[in-house]
Amino acid sequence: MSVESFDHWQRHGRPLYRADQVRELDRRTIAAGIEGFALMQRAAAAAWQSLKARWPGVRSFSVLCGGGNNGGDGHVLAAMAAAEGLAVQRILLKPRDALSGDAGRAADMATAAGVEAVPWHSDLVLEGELVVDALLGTGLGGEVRGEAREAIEAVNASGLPVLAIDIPSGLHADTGAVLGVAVQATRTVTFIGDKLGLHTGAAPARVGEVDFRALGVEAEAEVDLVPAAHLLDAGLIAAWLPPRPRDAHKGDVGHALVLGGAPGLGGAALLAAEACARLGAGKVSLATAPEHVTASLVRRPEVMVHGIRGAGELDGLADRADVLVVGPGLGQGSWGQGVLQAALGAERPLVVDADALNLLATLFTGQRREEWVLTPHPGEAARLLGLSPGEVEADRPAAALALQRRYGGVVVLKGAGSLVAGPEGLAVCPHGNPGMASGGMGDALSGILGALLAQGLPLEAAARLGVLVHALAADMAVRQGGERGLLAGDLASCARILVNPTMGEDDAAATR
Ligand SMILES: NC(=O)C1=CN([C@@H]2O[C@H](COP(=O)(O)OP(=O)(O)OC[C@H]3O[C@@H](n4cnc5c(N)ncnc54)[C@H](OP(=O)(O)O)[C@@H]3O)[C@@H](O)[C@H]2O)[C@@H](O)CC1
Ligand SMILES: [K+]
Repeated sequence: MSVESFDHWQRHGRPLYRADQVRELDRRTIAAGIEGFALMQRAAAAAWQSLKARWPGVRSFSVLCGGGNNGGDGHVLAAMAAAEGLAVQRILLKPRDALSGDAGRAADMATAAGVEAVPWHSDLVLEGELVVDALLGTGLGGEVRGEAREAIEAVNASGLPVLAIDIPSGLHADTGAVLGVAVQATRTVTFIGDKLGLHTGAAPARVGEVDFRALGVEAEAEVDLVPAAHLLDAGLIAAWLPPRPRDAHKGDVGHALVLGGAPGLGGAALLAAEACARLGAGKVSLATAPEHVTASLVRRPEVMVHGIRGAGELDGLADRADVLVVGPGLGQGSWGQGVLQAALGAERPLVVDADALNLLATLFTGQRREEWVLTPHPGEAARLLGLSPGEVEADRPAAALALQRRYGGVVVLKGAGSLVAGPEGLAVCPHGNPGMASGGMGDALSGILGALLAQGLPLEAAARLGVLVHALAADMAVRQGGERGLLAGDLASCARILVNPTMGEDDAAATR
């Protein structure tokens, strides 16, 4: 990897493509002189290596082959495994004479290697220690039909580990949505271009480990396609957060003001303020309802807490801050409405979350600005777009991009495979875990984003980095104590370790 591409990787992460773009890469590669069947053999060889790396010592497996080139990969893999003495049960969704082109040639190769073929039928028992899913790849069109559906259900019912070829069958390669039914994979080996649909929506729960194999195509096809997205990479942290100069002053690293905690809703704003302080903002202020002041000061004396009965008591606070975080515990009543109005009037970058988003969808409609980060979960995103949450989840990348087009700035669409949409395009977070399905996680994220903006990161970099650090912090906290019972308040100390990447492991352990 050249220095230039290493730098690109660190800043942007691995490129992700849609199915049509991967087909274009295939086409260019073939046009450049690598035959389609040679590419299929590379894919199968990579899959076979992946299988052996994940399941060393395996002696037998079944492979389900669909009627297209995804099935073709399966036939060639079966031939390779048989040549090394494995017992392979090769199951055909379509008879040999219905196969054409490379898929037909691949099926003949497996037959010539002595791998028997059995036609799919619903009483078939899948044999061997694991299943290879070569039913449907990037050629899937629409809801899964007919026997493919039955076969996918049989794979999932088998209880065997599954290696999915290119993409778990039934998963949409662009959106990560399940088209009726999808294979539950243990590992997915994916070729030529990593796919956006392997990393968001239902995908994180379906794909298992993703093993990306470029098959040497990147260089050969001279990739100049604009990727559909980039996968957020932990290298971003060191790239954007170098060690501070020895003479740093708190005035250099920003002042964030958290606006939230309407009467009766104190915790969320405090969680945001705490995360903001832990992520390195020089100063953190919290403007909250007076009833929350004492508790906030007891918990976090470093935060400057201001009790306000309404926006009229903000008293120039917003003007003294570099960035405002508005929404955690805001409520949608008169307190929250007044505070949001004041925030929208401030000429400061904003992080907008929770009830502030609901108010944007109802009372404060038509707002658009470039200097804000909106952080909706799918329900809030649906309200902001006038869609149902199901419609948002059916195509999360499209929803994130639509929100960014409509509202400007940068949009973080939360949920498994969080997406960041901004002027630079889409980024996807491959980290995080189900322990994050608990109250307050979004508040911690908004505080993290506020801290990064306060420290002077550009809006989109702050959003990408904040989402990454939030998810990695949750993963670190889970390694310490498990998923169930993970609290939003557990994230801040882990996130602190992550944003000090020069800290040695020993130092990090000592702080736990
Ligand atoms: N040279 C290359 O390009 C390389 C490609 N490579 C590999 O090829 C894969 C792409 O292959 P592809 O384009 O042939 O499509 P593929 O995923 O096999 O699907 C087509 C089959 O699915 C079926 N089917 C479709 N929709 C359906 C539905 N809703 N419900 C049910 N069935 C449905 C469709 O049936 P039909 O509609 O024809 O009846 C047909 O049988 C790619 O993912 C990678 O693995 C690698 O080898 C590297 C080189
Ligand atoms: K597949």
